[in-house]
Amino acid sequence: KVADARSQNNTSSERHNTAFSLNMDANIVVMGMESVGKSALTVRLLTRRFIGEYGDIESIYSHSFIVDGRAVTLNIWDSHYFQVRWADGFVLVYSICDRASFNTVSRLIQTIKSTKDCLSADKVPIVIVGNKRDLHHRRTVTSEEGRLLALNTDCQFYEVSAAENYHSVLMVFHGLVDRLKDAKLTTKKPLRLKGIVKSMSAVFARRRTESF
Ligand SMILES: Nc1nc2c(ncn2[C@@H]2O[C@H](COP(=O)(O)OP(=O)(O)OP(=O)(O)O)[C@@H](O)[C@H]2O)c(=O)[nH]1
Repeated sequence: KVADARSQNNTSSERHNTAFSLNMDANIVVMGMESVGKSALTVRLLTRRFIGEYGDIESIYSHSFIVDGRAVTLNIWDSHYFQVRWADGFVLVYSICDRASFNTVSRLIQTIKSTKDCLSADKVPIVIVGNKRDLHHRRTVTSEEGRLLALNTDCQFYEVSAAENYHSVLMVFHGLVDRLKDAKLTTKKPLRLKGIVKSMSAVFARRRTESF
């Protein structure tokens, strides 16, 4: 899934990026098994909307906001693929209705920690997200299991519903920013991915076209 909120308003976004460059600029990867809601979470953060179906395009978004008075720019890659070296922080998503997706998150944590510099492995900013909380009647992974995994791996944990709630999704990314603060990310890294970046509006345009 490819999209980039920056290209919706390049001029203002570039101005923002420059203004924010002395604050925090971090690369974030949203990873997890198929259909757990990675795009739903990302689009919810960016647009406050849940659009239901998200297609199958690789996605990179750039999003700026203020956390505790600090300007933060997150380059967010919603990805099927393993983007460990590019990333400063990780949002690992599973569905509370899908145990295999929970096991995948557990394995991803081990792989990320072993791939990142071993000196800082314990401090890699990782947030675990149990999504689809609204489907609690179909739950197969308990909240306690999520919390325990986070405790054992020194990660943060949230249960959310991208379908129902913007605020809890916002908390996920704020939680990650808290973790990133320790990493002192003040230097802006170039994305070098312009070739695959498209406008966020393309996601909605495609949906409109499909509905005719
Ligand atoms: N009920 C419910 N459905 C959700 C939620 N989040 C996502 N979905 C649905 O789950 C399906 C998959 O969502 P996506 O956001 O495309 O999942 P993804 O992880 O990006 O999927 P891939 O791109 O295939 O890896 C869609 O039908 C969404 O509408 C949620 O919080 N609750």
